[in-house]
Amino acid sequence: MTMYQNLIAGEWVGTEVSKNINPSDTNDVVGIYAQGSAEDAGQAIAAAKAAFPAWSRSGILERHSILRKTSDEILARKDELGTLLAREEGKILPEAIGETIRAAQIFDFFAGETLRLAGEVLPSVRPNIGIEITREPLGVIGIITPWNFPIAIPAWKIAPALCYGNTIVFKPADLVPGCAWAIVDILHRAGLPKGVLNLVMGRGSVVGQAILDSQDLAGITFTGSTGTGQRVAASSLPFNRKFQLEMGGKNPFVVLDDADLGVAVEAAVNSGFFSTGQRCTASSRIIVTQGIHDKFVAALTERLSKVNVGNALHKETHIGPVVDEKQLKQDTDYIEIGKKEGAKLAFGGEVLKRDTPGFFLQPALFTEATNDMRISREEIFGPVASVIRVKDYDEALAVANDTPFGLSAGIATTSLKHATHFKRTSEAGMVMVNLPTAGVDFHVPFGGRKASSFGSREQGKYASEFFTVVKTAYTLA
Ligand SMILES: NC(=O)C1=CN([C@@H]2O[C@H](COP(=O)(O)OP(=O)(O)OC[C@H]3O[C@@H](n4cnc5c(N)ncnc54)[C@H](OP(=O)(O)O)[C@@H]3O)[C@@H](O)[C@H]2O)C=CC1
Ligand SMILES: O=C(O)CCC(=O)C(=O)O
Repeated sequence: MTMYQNLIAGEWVGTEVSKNINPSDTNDVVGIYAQGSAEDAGQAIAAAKAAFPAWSRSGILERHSILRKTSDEILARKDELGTLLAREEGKILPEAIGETIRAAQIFDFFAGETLRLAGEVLPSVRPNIGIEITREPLGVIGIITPWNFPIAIPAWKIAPALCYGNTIVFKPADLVPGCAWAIVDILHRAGLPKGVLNLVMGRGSVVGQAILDSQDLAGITFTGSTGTGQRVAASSLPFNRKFQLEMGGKNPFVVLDDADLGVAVEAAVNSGFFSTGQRCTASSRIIVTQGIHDKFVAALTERLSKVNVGNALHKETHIGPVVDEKQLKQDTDYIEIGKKEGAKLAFGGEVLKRDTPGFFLQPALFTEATNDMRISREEIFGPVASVIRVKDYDEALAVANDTPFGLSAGIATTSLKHATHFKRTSEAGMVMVNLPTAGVDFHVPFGGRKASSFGSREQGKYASEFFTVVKTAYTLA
């Protein structure tokens, strides 16, 4: 079997390896990937530092061409890369191909942004002085990504970092090195100079920690758990290092009495259970007003009974496996916690057997949940959601906002008044009306409030906030 190595200073290196296992079929080895060490991370950082002066001054056409070529190749290989993604992460094939297309679109967007770099020229308040405001690249960026979006999240961090002239040390999640390796290989062949993008696959406690401990990074952009995010923050402060964190969610989806039932049920199923609930934008708190509550629960349960859980590559599958055994245990532990807390398990929650050995879990729906239960306050990150019954819109809004997190929030309603009020008063970074809480566009800002996010927004032109630093220059005429 081919061994996929790390890319350090333009060379493929590495001898320590680990197996990438398919969660739909644990007999299927997706590939053999290098396991980097702390020394590898150090060499990668040194290579990125050495490459920074030239890359930060590189021409915008060179950057544009590399990002465009990368987008074109990802798009041309969308079925192959989507299949790799589905095999290593367990997302069903249409979702995996969709995520691959999204990665291509992100590279295309930032290829365009290279040609739109601009500054400002302002008069001074003093006579005969001109002022120029420009954005400069930050330096070496550490990119640490999670397993749940193995191609889109690396794309939305790598593409802007390169677009704005930074160099990179990239550590993908250990569970999903395949897509990470593939996009680094594409970028390398597209013509990136040596050392501009370095890939160090390996464990978070080893490679990730070495990145956190380095004084040579100008910034770290991270997506993953709250605990690791806090380590990124704590490690950055002593070095005065910029950091950007995208962490958990406990996103509310409100269903009002006047909602279109079909729209509400489809959005709730998508938000709570598609992608196996493994999205930080997933909704695991479905807050339903009393007039529609029973009808909604009956329709949602009926809809869930038609959902097929199985191998991510099979055509008839709607929901693939949980990513690994550890995450499956976390999900089933929370199902037990929910039962003990007094919520009613209205549907599912069984670990399922399929014709291949994998981590299959039937979607679990709790009813009679309250917002103070642990299943309503802590991120589960699996196909587990709870219905919380409320009196009216005002109570729904209060419950929706009563959470330590603030990533996304949704509402199903036909009332313009309530939709408008919810958009204005929701304490979330992204608000959806009659749409699932998950599934976002690639060209607009992504991020949340409270414990969900820290720092400036990712994606779209807002990404320049993190990946650049502003300079104000005064010239005597
Ligand atoms: N908001 C989101 O998008 C995500 C949230 N989560 C939440 O986090 C929980 C745990 O998932 P998990 O994958 O373990 O999340 P982590 O936060 O542990 O992993 C995210 C990334 O950080 C790396 N990492 C881990 N430890 C360190 C460290 N000490 N220093 C630097 N980097 C480190 C990981 O490496 P490695 O993979 O090698 O451990 C991975 O690349 C999930 O159950 C879910 O609740 C998880 C993924 C995404
Ligand atoms: O909802 C989406 O499409 C993006 C979700 C995401 O980025 C995440 O779960 O990390």
